[in-house]
Amino acid sequence: ERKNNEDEQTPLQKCLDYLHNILVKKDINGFFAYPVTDNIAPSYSKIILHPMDMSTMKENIDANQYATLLDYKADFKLMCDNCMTYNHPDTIYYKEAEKLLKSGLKLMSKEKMIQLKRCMP
Ligand SMILES: COc1ccc(C(=O)NC2CCC2)cc1-c1cc(C(C)=O)n2cccnc12
Repeated sequence: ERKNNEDEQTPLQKCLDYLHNILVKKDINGFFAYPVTDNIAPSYSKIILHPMDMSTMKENIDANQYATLLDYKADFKLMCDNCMTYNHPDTIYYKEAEKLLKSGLKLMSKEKMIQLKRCMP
C-alpha cells in the first residue's frame, strides 16, 4: 500500500526520538513533561522568556524542526537552565534539573553524538 510520506521519520528524527525517550524516563516526577504555567509557578512567564519542556521538544521532533542533534541538545539545556534560573538551589525542581542536565549531557556528549551520527545514513 502507498506509504504516507509525512509519517515516515528521517534518520535524524529516529535518533532524536531515541534520545528523547531516554530523557523523558529520567524525569520521574514529570516536572519537565509539560510547559510550566503561571498558576503553578508565580510570574514564571515574566521571568523565563524562552520556556521549553519535553512535550514541546517532542512536537519539534515530529515537525522535523531540529536540523541537527545539537539543536535538540540546545533546547534540552535551555529547559534545564530555565529551571535553575527560576527555582532556588534548595528546591526539588532545581535539584531535579541539575540531575537531569548532568545525565543528559553524558547521554549527548560529543563522542556519543559522533557515534549516533555514524548510524545515520
Ligand atoms: C510541568 O511542571 C510541573 C508539573 C507538576 C509539578 C508537581 O507535581 N509539583 C508537586 C511536587 C510538589 C508539588 C510541578 C511542576 C513544576 C515544574 C517546574 C519547573 C520545571 O520549574 N516548577 C516550578 C515551580 C513549581 N512547579 C513546577
